[in-house]
Amino acid sequence: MPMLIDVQNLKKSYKSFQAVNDSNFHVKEGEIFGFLGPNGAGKSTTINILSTMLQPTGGSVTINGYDVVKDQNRVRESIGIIFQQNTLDEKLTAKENLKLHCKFYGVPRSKRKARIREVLEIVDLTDSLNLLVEKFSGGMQRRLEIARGLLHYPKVLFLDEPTVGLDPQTRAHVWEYILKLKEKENITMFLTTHYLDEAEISDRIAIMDHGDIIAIDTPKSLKQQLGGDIIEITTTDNETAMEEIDAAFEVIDLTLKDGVIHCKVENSDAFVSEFIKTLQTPLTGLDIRKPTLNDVFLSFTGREIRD
Ligand SMILES: Nc1ncnc2c1ncn2[C@@H]1O[C@H](COP(=O)(O)OP(=O)(O)OP(=O)(O)O)[C@@H](O)[C@H]1O
Repeated sequence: MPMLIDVQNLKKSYKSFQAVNDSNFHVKEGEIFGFLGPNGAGKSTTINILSTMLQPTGGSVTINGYDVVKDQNRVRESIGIIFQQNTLDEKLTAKENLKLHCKFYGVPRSKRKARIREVLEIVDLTDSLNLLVEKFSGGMQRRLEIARGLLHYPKVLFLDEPTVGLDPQTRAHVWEYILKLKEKENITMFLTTHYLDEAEISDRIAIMDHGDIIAIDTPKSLKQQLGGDIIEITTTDNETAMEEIDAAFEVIDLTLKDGVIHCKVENSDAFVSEFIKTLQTPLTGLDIRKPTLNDVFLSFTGREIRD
């Protein structure tokens, strides 16, 4: 499978501050690559370099085989970017917005009409061609942005928080279209999001912190690496219950958060049957779950993604 993004020993410093240390990763054709990290980790810096908006101070990056420093125009032709904030002109219709983008990207005049029809079909907005964007719902605007990002047939689509600010139903809808794109058009996607449930969609995830890539793998393997099961326990006296657990059981991790004891154990079946028999403090609730991406993120960075 060809490599669409190849990042080698990437470095970026702002004066004496090293924002990206020595990053290495690659993204294969057709992959959805999730790029996560706490605030200030160096994500925007990396994305800005990958999309030719910022010059690196060291290392090399190629997109679709083109160097982001030496071949900027070729790189720009190869990528589409869906920004967090709305960048559509609300006073124009969908068609006018798309036409403007065609001009901007040098889509030949003779091909514009067909391309516009094609991308609007992908995001189910064919009927809204002549509607003013200010009349669009939030979800429709996002979909139009995605359509616009596809007009010049990019090989890689950068999605920077594509569903931020949307209600859950609209978020789900936007994701349907993004997945459709992956299936039908085989577009490679580079995704940043603060919604870890959305990051699950990624084929692979990289976690960046303090300018370093600290983990990179499939969501499943990242969760498996954490190992164990998480038992969430509530009792009438959590402090005492924690002391009891600590004294009587081999646990991997034991924390109290928001009135719930989080107990990580190797094997929940063995633990729970023994735990229920042994605990003196009255139990009010017990829930067993597998590690989530939230747990992965917390374990690697020591922080919640929204801190
Ligand atoms: N132009 C700049 N000059 C100096 N420092 C900068 C500049 N841009 C970013 N930084 C610093 O580099 C580090 C990485 O910033 P960056 O914006 O890449 O992080 P991020 O992971 O995108 O964070 P967020 O999720 O908050 O957007 C931060 O400590 C930031 O303060």
